[in-house]
Amino acid sequence: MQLDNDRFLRALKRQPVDRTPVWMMRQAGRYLPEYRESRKKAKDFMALCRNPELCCEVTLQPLARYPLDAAILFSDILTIPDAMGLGLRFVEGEGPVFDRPLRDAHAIEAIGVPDPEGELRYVMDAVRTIRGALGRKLPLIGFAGSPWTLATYMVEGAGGSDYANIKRMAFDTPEMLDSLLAKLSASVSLYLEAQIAAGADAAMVFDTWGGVLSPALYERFSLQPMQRIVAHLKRVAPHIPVILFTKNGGQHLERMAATGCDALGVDWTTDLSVARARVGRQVALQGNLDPISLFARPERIEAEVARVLQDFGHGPGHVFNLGHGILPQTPPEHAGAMIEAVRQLSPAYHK
Ligand SMILES: Cc1c2[nH]c(c1CCC(=O)O)Cc1[nH]c(c(CCC(=O)O)c1C)Cc1[nH]c(c(CCC(=O)O)c1C)Cc1[nH]c(c(C)c1CCC(=O)O)C2
Repeated sequence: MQLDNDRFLRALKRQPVDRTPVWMMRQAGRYLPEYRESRKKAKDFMALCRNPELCCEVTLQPLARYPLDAAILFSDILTIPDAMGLGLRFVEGEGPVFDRPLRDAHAIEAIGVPDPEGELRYVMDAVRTIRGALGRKLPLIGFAGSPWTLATYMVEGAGGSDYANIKRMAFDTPEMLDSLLAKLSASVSLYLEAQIAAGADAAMVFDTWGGVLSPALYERFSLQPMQRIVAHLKRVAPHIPVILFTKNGGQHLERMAATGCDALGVDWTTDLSVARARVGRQVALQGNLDPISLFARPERIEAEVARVLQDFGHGPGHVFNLGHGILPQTPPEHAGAMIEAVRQLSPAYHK
């Protein structure tokens, strides 16, 4: 589909653009009062995710406020483990909790690959509803968690841990973890393929916890499963750009780029100039303002935007973003100041 604003898709393919495209991870969320209002209409967070009309309403909220260059599906990475029957709950102040975490071979064997148009149809219905509402205006990003990140939640059962259960599985019974990750790779591959069929224009894999692994364990348990997803998507939807984001994954950028993905998400602990020197001939880069910088006063935010743009430097292949999700305490006007600064300052880098 030809889009009115295709800056984001062009930048992901490292094609020339008039200015740097910008969107924010978690752009639809708790920092927006209108989100908090919509959230009250649903019983809880998962009920919101299961309601395609409310998902669409919430997806469009940041686009009504700011001149963003992409929409992202409103959903969560934990829809897949939920569909696998682990009993997901979001506990106030504690984050996600699973009633039935996976701790043994028996539990892992019992896990199936969910049908994206079956148990997860509500997500595809949300994509179709949002696509219909967006029309040809803007690209829509589909997403999933990386197999390693999903496995972390599924084995630990709750956040705030030191990953002792899943890391012990990696050391003690690595074949067991391989078999769980194989099921998750297959599930994520089919899930993203279905989001693309339903109308997503790009796919992003969130590997939030890959950065807690040693390089050898990262290779086997985080990167290889993501590699299988990229290979699947490149086979079934070769024109759809794929973004891989390992939080704290700066040291793995070369190996991530070698998966054949189109772009890498970079957090603020790696400079974009350094990342570009290492992988810039193969992939685009997305990032990398520290979300906490949005707590500073607008003049400081503008200076930080200028620094990030200058650090990436001239030429195509940059998608401006935060280095991680926007925080709930962020003043919405400060997010606006960041987006405006990208619009004002970036054309100088595309002459
Ligand atoms: C680790 C992770 C999760 N979910 C996600 C990740 C990976 C992202 C990353 O690395 O930043 C991904 C995610 N979660 C959400 C989106 C929506 C799309 C977007 O606007 O970017 C995306 C892309 C909505 C959400 N997902 C969640 C919210 C807040 C829920 C609410 O309204 O209470 C939103 C807007 C809930 C969620 N879901 C998850 C957590 C840890 C939480 C917070 C729990 C809490 O603080 O109580 C799991």
